[in-house]
Amino acid sequence: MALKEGLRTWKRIFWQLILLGFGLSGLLLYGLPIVRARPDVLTCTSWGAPIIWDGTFDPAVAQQEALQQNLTIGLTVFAVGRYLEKYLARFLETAEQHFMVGQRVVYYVFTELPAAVPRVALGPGRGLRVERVVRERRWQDVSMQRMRTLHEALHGRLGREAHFVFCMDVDQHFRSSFGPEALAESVAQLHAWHYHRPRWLLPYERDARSAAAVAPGEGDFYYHAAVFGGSVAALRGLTGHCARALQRDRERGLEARWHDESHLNKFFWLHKPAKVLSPEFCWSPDIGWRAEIRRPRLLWAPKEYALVRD
Ligand SMILES: CC(=O)N[C@H]1[C@@H](OP(=O)(O)OP(=O)(O)OC[C@H]2O[C@@H](n3ccc(=O)[nH]c3=O)[C@H](O)[C@@H]2O)O[C@H](CO)[C@H](O)[C@@H]1O
Ligand SMILES: [Mn+2]
Repeated sequence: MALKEGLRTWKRIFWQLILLGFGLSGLLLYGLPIVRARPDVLTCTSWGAPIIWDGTFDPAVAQQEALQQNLTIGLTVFAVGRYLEKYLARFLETAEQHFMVGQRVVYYVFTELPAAVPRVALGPGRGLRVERVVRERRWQDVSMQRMRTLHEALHGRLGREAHFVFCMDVDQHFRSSFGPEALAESVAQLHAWHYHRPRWLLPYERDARSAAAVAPGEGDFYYHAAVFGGSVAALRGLTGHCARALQRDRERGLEARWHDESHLNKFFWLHKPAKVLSPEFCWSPDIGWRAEIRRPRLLWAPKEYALVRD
């Protein structure tokens, strides 16, 4: 009899513990603010800027926050020469699916052939403007000239109609959501091939004569010029700095190792970005699988230089 009684008590305690376990985990999941963290990666720079990884933000909160500010977000892209037919349609089509969905967006396409810009069906609140540029002879000059052209555009219509702007390469496409979590006063993109390398191995311009020179022991990260962004005011500063530095080098017969990207890296060393995007935001599939890359947002196109570069 006593044995039966004891067994029943134990059974009751057992079920109470199970219920308590469920209750506590329910409370943790729903009752308390969800703590999202990525203990596997660096999520903050030494100057206190967030490094945005999947799982460190709530997309719905970022979306709400941006909607309240009634923003217009610019996205600039250059498609000069064969880069237009090869990449532009996919870049724009996938941007329609993934870039700042739900926000007001204005694309700025810079090309020497406005008539060849593909007609992409745009969602509500999204517009596209085409700006004519002259075609530079060398691909390096096309790439570098972007800084001067962007600087002028930011002092023109683009600067008047947008609050924040992202400037991107065209040889990539969106794979998943690239939303307002990426917005900040100035935004830099960690380079997918270099984010885990020690500082002395980063491919900064080392020639001290160049305006892009980064001395040994200097530099925070190596940033990718395929994605950068920020407020109109901050980007006026960035593009103006880089355009002047590129001009200074040209006058001295110098060309930095990675062209405009070298100057961008020098700029971000001198003026720290307010937000840094993890390599998930602009990933190269050639690198292969990495545990910390959960959800790539932009994917590099395979490099087909022989096809697109003269
Ligand atoms: C891994 C790698 O190699 N990275 C470098 C390489 O990037 P990329 O190989 O990604 O450069 P890229 O060929 O994509 O050129 C940059 C961008 O300029 C535009 N564009 C360029 C040339 C052209 O004829 N037409 C045109 O529209 C286009 O938007 C393109 O995406 O070169 C860049 C420009 O120097 C940077 O230095 C990068 O660090
Ligand atoms: Mn590129």
